[in-house]
Amino acid sequence: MELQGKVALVTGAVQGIGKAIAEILLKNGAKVSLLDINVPTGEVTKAAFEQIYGAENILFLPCDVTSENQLKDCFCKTLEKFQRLDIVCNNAGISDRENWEKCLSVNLVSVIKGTYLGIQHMSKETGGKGGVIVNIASMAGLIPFYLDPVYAASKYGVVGFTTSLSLTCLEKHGVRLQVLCPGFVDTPLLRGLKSEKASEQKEWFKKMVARFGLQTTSQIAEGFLQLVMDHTRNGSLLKASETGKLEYEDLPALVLPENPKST
Ligand SMILES: NC(=O)C1=CN([C@@H]2O[C@H](COP(=O)(O)OP(=O)(O)OC[C@H]3O[C@@H](n4cnc5c(N)ncnc54)[C@H](O)[C@@H]3O)[C@@H](O)[C@H]2O)C=CC1
Ligand SMILES: CCCCC/C=C\C=C\C(=O)C/C=C\C/C=C\CCCC(=O)O
Repeated sequence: MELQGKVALVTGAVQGIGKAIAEILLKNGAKVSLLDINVPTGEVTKAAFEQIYGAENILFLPCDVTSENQLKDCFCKTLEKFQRLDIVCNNAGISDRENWEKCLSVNLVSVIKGTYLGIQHMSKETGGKGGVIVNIASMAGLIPFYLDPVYAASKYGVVGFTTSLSLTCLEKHGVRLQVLCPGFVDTPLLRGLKSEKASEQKEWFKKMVARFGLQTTSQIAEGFLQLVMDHTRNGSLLKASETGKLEYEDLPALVLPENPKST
């Protein structure tokens, strides 16, 4: 997929992994809608991006992805400003062990809603041009994660939802669905955890980081770009490997009914 002139919507886009993804899209000539609940940081990121990539290519939309109305409204505003939509990245995510339902709501329910909205607006069945959706999961969606079982459940959910829907979505809507599973990435999310935790957990983190490596946001953004650009791939899962690089996980080939009816 050539990115020049394409339009992308990224959630959780004003810091960390989402910001790096937004930036790699802008660098490659796309226009980007940045959705985020954090308005002060959003204003700073927006201003910085505008200086480099031009205000006409950027839209910052304050948005709590757990509000279906706000999320819907952001898709509409993106289409109003840029007149098209080609790429969606459902990236916003949190860890919140005190409020596990919020964790599921942000990390899984909103990703599902963002995926359906992306399909709705890009579907060839309803006059769209097709496109690609990349959902951000985690290695904690592939390997049991004792520190936060609900976080892991949300990420296993993102992997299961995205790969399952990808089996029918491309043929029906012309929309590819991909999933990216980073390991440990140096972002405010991880830095907060490392600084707060008791020494036993710090030790565990150290061991796990030694095993999975500490990735940079730019490495994750490169992986994201690969998933977007390679139009031969659909339903791919790109994950952190023990070499520190990203690698594709081959999922078992599944047999589909002849005329799959699900969306
Ligand atoms: N940092 C890491 O080690 C890893 C992170 N991930 C995943 O990558 C994604 C991004 O994480 P990071 O960049 O590390 O986190 P981060 O905390 O640095 O950035 C997350 C962004 O999402 C936004 N956000 C949070 N709740 C939101 C809501 N309700 N509505 C809209 N925006 C909201 C935040 O304001 C923030 O800008 C998450 O889904 C996370 O689970 C996956 C694997 C590893
Ligand atoms: C042994 C398996 C490790 C697999 C997971 C590898 C990396 C995953 C990183 C993330 O997704 C983000 C990192 C941490 C945030 C999630 C939860 C930690 C909660 C810790 C706590 O509150 O005590």
